[in-house]
Amino acid sequence: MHCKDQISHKDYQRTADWLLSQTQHRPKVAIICGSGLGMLADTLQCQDSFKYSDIPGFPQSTVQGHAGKLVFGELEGKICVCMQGRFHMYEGHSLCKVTFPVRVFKLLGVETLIVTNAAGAIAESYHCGDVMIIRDHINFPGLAGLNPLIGPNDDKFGPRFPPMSGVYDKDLQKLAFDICKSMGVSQFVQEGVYCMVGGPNFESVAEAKLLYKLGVDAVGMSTAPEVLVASHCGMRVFGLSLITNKVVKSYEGSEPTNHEDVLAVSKMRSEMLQKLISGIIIRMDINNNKA
Ligand SMILES: O=P(O)(O)O[C@H]1O[C@H](CO)[C@@H](O)[C@H]1O
Ligand code: HPA
Repeated sequence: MHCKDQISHKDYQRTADWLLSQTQHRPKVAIICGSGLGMLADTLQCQDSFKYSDIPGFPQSTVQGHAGKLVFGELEGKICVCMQGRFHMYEGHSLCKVTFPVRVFKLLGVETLIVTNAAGAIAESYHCGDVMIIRDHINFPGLAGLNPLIGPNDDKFGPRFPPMSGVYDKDLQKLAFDICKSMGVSQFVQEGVYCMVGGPNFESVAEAKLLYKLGVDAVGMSTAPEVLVASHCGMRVFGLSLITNKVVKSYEGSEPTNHEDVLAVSKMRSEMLQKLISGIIIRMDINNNKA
């Protein structure tokens, strides 16, 4: 299926030019914050912040826990831009709208994308409050033909047939592990496969059992489209899932999942995630990375 919103290179450029005219910051790193994780932006110094509703061409956030602000700022000399709130397919946005900011970031000069999300645990060994470093993903909507790259390819961004093996940067994964170790939080850290489903409903028991059999470790309703588009245009990608709930895999006696619990766990772990992500951004140079 072709993306229902036609977005041209000029549209992305127009938004990028507007932002460049409104802030002196020239970010190399972009962070997309998951449900309840928007406080990551608070770490940035010398902030310039814009409501999505004031940015030409930007979609609007409608989900509780997604503030709808784009924050530019500095972290020990590293210039960043942070999305406090992302866009989801289940809100009714087309996938090119969901991923619109990523291409705008590319035109701003961003080289590294960090994505965070709230996700449900499929893996038996995961607990609420664990942090999963994303090693790979399964893009369920993509496998069924819902993909932001469908339609005429814009060669200025990337190739028609982009590879998706090795999309999550290994050096940044290792750096994240090292930082967790030095923070003394290794016991909460997992590494695994994130699966995107369409939402907005949480999984049925049979769906949860299916995901388990497929080797999924954590499930959510976001992230894969942004990662696809970032990788297509040559960005380095790092992703973290905060495990906010155990997905119900049994018909006997489990509490159903709800968004309020998701937000409560996000709040509980927000400080740790803030420290981890700022540590990654600050130490990128030490590891001879690009940003
Ligand atoms: O993926 P993020 O935006 O973190 O949010 C997750 O939390 C919401 C469900 O509680 C869904 O939007 C799901 O995708
Ligand atoms: O259990 C879940 N399923 C899908 N998306 C989610 N986002 C947070 N938790 C979940």
